[in-house]
Amino acid sequence: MRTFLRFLKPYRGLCLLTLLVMALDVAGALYLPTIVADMINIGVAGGDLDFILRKGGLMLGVALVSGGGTLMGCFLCARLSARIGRDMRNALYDKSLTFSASDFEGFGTGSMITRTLNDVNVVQQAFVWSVQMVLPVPLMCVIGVLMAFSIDHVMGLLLIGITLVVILGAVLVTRRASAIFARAQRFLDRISVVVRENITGARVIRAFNKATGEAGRMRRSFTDYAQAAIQANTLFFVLESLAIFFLNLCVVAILWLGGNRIGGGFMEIGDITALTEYAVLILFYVMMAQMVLMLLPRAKVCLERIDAVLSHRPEITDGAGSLPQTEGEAVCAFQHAWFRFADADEATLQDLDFVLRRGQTTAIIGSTGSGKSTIAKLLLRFHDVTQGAICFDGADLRTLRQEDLRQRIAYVPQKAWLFSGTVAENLRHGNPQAGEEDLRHALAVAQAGFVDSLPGGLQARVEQGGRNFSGGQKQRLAIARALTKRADLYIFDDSFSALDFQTDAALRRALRQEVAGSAVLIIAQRVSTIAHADQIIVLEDGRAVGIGRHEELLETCPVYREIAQSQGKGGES
Ligand SMILES: Nc1ncnc2c1ncn2[C@@H]1O[C@H](COP(=O)(O)OP(=O)(O)OP(=O)(O)O)[C@@H](O)[C@H]1O
Repeated sequence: MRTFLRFLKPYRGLCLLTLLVMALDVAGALYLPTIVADMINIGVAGGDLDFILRKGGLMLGVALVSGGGTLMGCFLCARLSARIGRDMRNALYDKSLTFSASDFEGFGTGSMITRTLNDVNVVQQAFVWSVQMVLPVPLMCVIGVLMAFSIDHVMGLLLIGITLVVILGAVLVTRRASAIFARAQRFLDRISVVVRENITGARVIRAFNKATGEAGRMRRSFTDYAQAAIQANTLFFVLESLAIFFLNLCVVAILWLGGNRIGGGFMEIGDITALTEYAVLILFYVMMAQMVLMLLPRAKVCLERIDAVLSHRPEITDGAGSLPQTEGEAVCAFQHAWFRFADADEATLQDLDFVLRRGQTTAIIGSTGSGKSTIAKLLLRFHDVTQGAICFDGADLRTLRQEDLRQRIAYVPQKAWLFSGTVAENLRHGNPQAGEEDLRHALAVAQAGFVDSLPGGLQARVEQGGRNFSGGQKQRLAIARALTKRADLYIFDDSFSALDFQTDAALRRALRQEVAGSAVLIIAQRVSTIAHADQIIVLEDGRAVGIGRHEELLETCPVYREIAQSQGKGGES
């Protein structure tokens, strides 16, 4: 609840106005039966047409004010809820930007999407309904019962009895509903994961003839959710029938007891109309509130899930240190760095100790799963080392602001990811200030001349994820994007793998001049890509089993020799 109040706080004024307008609505609804009672008791009984017309005019006025209150209340409430929803989504998104990869894994990407879209929606809906249907209930009950007492104390007691029974029923049903909705929410999360997996991996599923098995898995998760939804709807249906039955029972009780009280001379005939109206109004509001209260546990679960994200302490937190620009030779240094994933038993990287120097190219080679990409992630501070340190310009990464650090690094990820938009927009992710000439230059260095032949050139459309480009084209665009940025360290994580040998060689030649004043880290699988590097680090099971130049390593490092030989480089393959 504290989370919700935090989002409500900026709109205190709007909240107050909404409550006042809602109170107007309730007051009008309760005043109308009193006017009707007067019309019957005085106007009809005394044959006073003038009185009836005057009261009729008053009724019209009250109905208009009350109706206006209802309309205004709905409008203000919708406005308030839309703003709160927007703020919550922004907060969730901002928070997600501070998450490391393992923070994300902790929540799950599917669940993060459900939390940002569906959960916020549920909270918004619950808020609107609560303000419109739950908040007026205490006012309606108290004023309604007081009005009934002012007519006749026995009828007042009857109304109290009815109200208490209905409230008790509401509490019991809400408890039961809470468990069902919590379960439904878990199933919805599961659906989101399964659907996501199946849609993104549709081609793989078909290629492996797994469609039937996957369809079964999808069907099971849909069925689980449907069953929980049916259970919840059954509860609604039973409750609604019982509510209407009980409402009619109450009207009968009022007419029967009211008839006796009129017979006894304690009340007048018009009063029974007012009492019936009070009872119907109270019951209607309590029952509507009950329906809403049944949805509240679901909203509570959603709010807790939103809160879990917002209050999650990211694995990586900003240090306070600034990162002044130096032209020192050692851009980055691994100092006996170790790293273990939170859910792994063994360290993925062990005792790495090397320096990335300005003007030099360092390459990392090793078998798949040896920890190459993890090194890049540590440099970008997507994770923190578990032992030892990594320094940038002499400062421990953990003492720096992440934004400052990443400002100084240009990174080409292993999986070239492009955003929907134009080619130019994608390239400017590297440097928003880059002019058209800069972009063309970056494309030329990245050997991405194909952009010129695209319709629109730099303004050519890029679909989500860059799906309208081939793997090699995406890689070249991702490289060009990194090159639009002036950085002290360029990281290419397996970025040349989808390029043919000729393009690979041409790109490396062009790159050498382009990034001459920076440190370059190339992660690669092909020896030909890295053979000319100033320093090659051979990685095996997270350990550096060899550091040196190509020729040295061929002599001294059996693992490197084996890799080279298997690729037909530097030995008899
Ligand atoms: N989020 C994670 N949680 C636990 N273990 C992980 C995680 N990410 C990677 N690993 C493990 O860490 C090891 C190193 O992974 P990494 O991606 O760095 O390897 P790599 O050498 O880049 O492989 P490739 O050449 O196939 O890209 C692997 O054994 C992998 O299973």
